[in-house]
Amino acid sequence: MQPGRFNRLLLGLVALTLAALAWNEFGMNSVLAITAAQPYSIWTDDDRREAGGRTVAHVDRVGSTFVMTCDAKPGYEYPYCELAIALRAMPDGIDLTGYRFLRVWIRHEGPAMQQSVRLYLCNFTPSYSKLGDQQSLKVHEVAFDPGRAGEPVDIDIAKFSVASWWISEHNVPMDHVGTELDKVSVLRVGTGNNAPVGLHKITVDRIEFHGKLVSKATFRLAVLMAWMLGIISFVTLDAAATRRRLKAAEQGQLSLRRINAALQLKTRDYAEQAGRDPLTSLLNRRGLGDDLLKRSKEGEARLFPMSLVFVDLDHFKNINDTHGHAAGDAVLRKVAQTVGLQIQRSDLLTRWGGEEFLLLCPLTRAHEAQAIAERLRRVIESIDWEALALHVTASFGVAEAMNAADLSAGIDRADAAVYVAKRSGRNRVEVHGTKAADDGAQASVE
Ligand SMILES: Nc1nc2c(ncn2[C@@H]2O[C@H](COP(=O)(O)OP(=O)(O)OP(=O)(O)O)[C@@H](O)[C@H]2O)c(=O)[nH]1
Repeated sequence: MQPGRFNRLLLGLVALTLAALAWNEFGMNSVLAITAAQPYSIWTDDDRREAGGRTVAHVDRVGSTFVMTCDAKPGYEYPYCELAIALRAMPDGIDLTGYRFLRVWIRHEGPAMQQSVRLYLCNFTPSYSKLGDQQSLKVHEVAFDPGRAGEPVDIDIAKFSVASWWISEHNVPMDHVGTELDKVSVLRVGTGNNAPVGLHKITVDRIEFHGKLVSKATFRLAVLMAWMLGIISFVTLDAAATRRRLKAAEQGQLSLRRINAALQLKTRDYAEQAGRDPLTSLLNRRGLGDDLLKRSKEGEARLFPMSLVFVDLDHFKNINDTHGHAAGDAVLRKVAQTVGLQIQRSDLLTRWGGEEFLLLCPLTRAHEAQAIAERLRRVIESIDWEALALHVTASFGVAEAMNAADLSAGIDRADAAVYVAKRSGRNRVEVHGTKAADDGAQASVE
C-alpha cells in the first residue's frame, strides 16, 4: 500500500477508535427501570410470620408508584416491613452484574425524624437456593437515607454486601460470602430492622439500574482485539500483495528474458540466413567472407597455403530448358549435398553464384586440390539422377593462394582455370599454373 494512503487509513482508524471509546465512556448506557406501572408481581413481608411479631405491612399500586404502609407494633424485638418485587422467576432471575449503580426515588415517612430504607437484592445461588423457596435466595443488602424531599439517590452497586444474618443462617464458608448478582429474582424495599413503633409509609416512585451496554473493560478488550486483528490482517494481506507483486515482477523478467532469447535467436537466424544460400544452404559470398574473417583471427598460418577450386556445372542452361527450372534447382541441391559429403570439415564449400560453386581447402597445395577436384568430378558425373534421366558433369578450376593478400587474385586464377576447363571440352579439372591452363587463361584475356 502507498505510504500516503496507509497514513490516511491509520489516522481514520485512530479517530474511529477514539470516537468509539468516547461513546462507551459517555453513552452506550443501559437503564433498567422499575415502577408500579409494570406488571411485576409484588407482596409484603412483616415480622408476624417469621418472627411472631404484630407488625402489619400492606402495599398498593398508586399509578406508577408502590405505596407500602407499615404499622410497626411492639411484639418482635426488631419490627420490620418489606415490599417484595419479583423481577424474574427463579432460577434465571436478572443478571445485574453489568450495572454500576442504582438511582432510586423512594420516600420513607414515619414516626422518627430520619427514616432509613433498606434495599435487598435476592439472588438464586444454586449451592443454597431451592426453586420456589424465597427464603433460600442469597440476600444482598444496603441501607441508605432517602431524604425527605423525594429527590433521587444514587447507590453504587458495589455497596451491596451479603447480609450477615443470611451468612450465619446458612453457615456459609468464607469463599461463598462474596456478592453474586447474576440471577436476581427478587428486589425488596424495607424498613430495615428495628423500625420504631408507629405508622410508616414507604413510597417507591422509581428504581433504576444504570450500567453500560458493554462494560468498559469488555469494550476496551474488544477494541484491542479489533486492532490486533486489523494489524494481523493488514500484515498478512500486505505480505500476500508483496508476494503477488514479486511473482508478477519475476514473471515479467522471465518473459523478458524469453523474448530476449527469442530475439537473439532470430537475430542469429537472420544473420545466418543473410550469409547462406537459401536453395542449397551453403555459404554464399557474404557468408564466406564472414567465415574467413572469423578463421583468420586464429592466424593466417592455419589457412594458407589454401587451394581454391571452382566447380561449374556443364551446360546447366540445357537442364533448365529441357527439364524445367525446378529440376535445375534439384540438380543444384543434389550437387551441393554430394560435394558437401566428400570434403573435409575444414574445407569451405560456397555457392558462388548460378551454377558455380567455390571450394576452399585450407592448408592444401594445388596438386592435392587437383586430386580432390578430380575425385569430385567423378562423383558428380556418377550421380544417379533416377527418373530425371540426366547426365550432369562439372568443370573444375584449381588455383593456390599463399596468403590472405593473395586470396582475391587466387580466386581469379581459379576462375581462369575453370574457363580453360570449359574451353577444353568440359567435365575436366584444370590447375592454374599448368601450361594448358595458362595458355587458356591467356586466350581468355585476348
Ligand atoms: N534452376 C536454376 N538455374 C539457375 C540458377 N542460377 C543460375 N541458373 C541458370 O544456370 C544457367 C547458366 O547458364 P550458362 O552461364 O550459360 O552456363 P551453362 O549452361 O552451364 O554452360 P557452361 O557453363 O558453359 O557449361 C542459366 O540459365 C541460369 O539461369 C538457379 O539457382 N537455379
